[in-house]
Amino acid sequence: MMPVFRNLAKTAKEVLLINGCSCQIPAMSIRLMSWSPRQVNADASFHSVSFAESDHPRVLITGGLGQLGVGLANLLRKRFGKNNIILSDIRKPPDHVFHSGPFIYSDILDYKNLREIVVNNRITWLIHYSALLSAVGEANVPLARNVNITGLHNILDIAAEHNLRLFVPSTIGAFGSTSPRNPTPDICIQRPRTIYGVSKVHAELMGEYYHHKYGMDFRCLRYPGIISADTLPGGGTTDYAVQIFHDAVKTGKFECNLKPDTKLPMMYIDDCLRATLEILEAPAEQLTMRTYNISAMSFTPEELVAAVRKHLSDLQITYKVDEMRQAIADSWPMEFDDHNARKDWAWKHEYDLPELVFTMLNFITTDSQLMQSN
Ligand SMILES: NC(=O)c1ccc[n+]([C@@H]2O[C@H](COP(=O)([O-])OP(=O)(O)OC[C@H]3O[C@@H](n4cnc5c(N)ncnc54)[C@H](O)[C@@H]3O)[C@@H](O)[C@H]2O)c1
Ligand SMILES: C[C@@H](O)[C@H](N)C(=O)O
Repeated sequence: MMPVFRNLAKTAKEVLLINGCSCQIPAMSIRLMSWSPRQVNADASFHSVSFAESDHPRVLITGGLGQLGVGLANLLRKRFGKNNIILSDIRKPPDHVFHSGPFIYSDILDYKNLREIVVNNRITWLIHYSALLSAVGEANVPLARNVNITGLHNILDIAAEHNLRLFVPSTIGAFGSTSPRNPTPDICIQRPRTIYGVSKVHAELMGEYYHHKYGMDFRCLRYPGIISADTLPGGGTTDYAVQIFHDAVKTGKFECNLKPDTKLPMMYIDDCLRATLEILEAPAEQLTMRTYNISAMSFTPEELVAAVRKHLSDLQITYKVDEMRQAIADSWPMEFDDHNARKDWAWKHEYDLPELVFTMLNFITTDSQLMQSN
């Protein structure tokens, strides 16, 4: 019998005994009980990894058409097989994504739809990428609250109900101006003033709560600003550090929306996705925490410009500060302390600033040359 139901059976039996009834609880009646984690019993205990050790996980990625999801699906498909990784979103996938492996419509605000997907596809791991990022979140707080908080509740309930291993990314944006910023440790005061940050602190705490109370296998990494060449960011404060490469190659000019000395933690996408796979595969006994900072580099716009100019010396920069993004950036970590990730599960970044700049320019230049020759 599954652990949840075993506990419910135990509790039901205890209730009946308290009421003076010593009759046996038939297993069938318990299995048929309509159970929802929304009414979870305090004794309930969840255990992850319902697949045999030799089997591959069956993975659902929500919000998979954003900056990070397609790359993660590609990485996981190489590791676990194409058909074991299902990408989902509420948007229409481009042809190359649709033809690269399973894709399904999934709105995280629709609990029944989520449950149907998890059941029909025998999902064992859930990677929850759907979110509104920091800048778009501030522009539409009700939607951000709905997607980032109500949506997360659906995800937690689905993961609990079906014993899933659950990965939810957090962010440097989960800290605020009262957090230590240089460096920011894993455990410190977290009082963000964006709906994005508030929803991510909520996700960290709810996931950890479900882990400690029910044994849910919740895993979480706080990502820095992620930089990728083939996918565009979805409306965050760190977006400038992606856009600069495209503009530098295509026009030789870039208008930056943050002040030249705004220092933020950043990471190349390959490191971010590898870290995600590594934490997902880490043996549970190695994890002394359930939410880890991960770090690779920190830089300011002027430092990034200097690194790009080593390859494109004519790059012209102007600054037109976006007050909202600047205020957010000024409250975020400058350096991220990730020593716990390095100690517990041997996290190690591969890309520093020169390597990042070389890789991004190489990718975008080759890409635009290919486009021109076609
Ligand atoms: N990209 C970064 O720099 C960064 C940094 C830190 C953390 N993260 C986190 O990583 C995750 C993925 O980030 P990303 O950059 O790919 O985000 P993104 O904004 O590019 O993509 C988010 C996706 O969520 C989808 N979505 C929105 N509402 C939905 C709904 N109701 N149901 C299902 N899907 C919905 C969108 O269609 C979009 O494709 C997010 O949780 C984000 O907070 C990203
Ligand atoms: C940092 C991260 O969470 C995202 N790129 C943002 O700026 O909102």
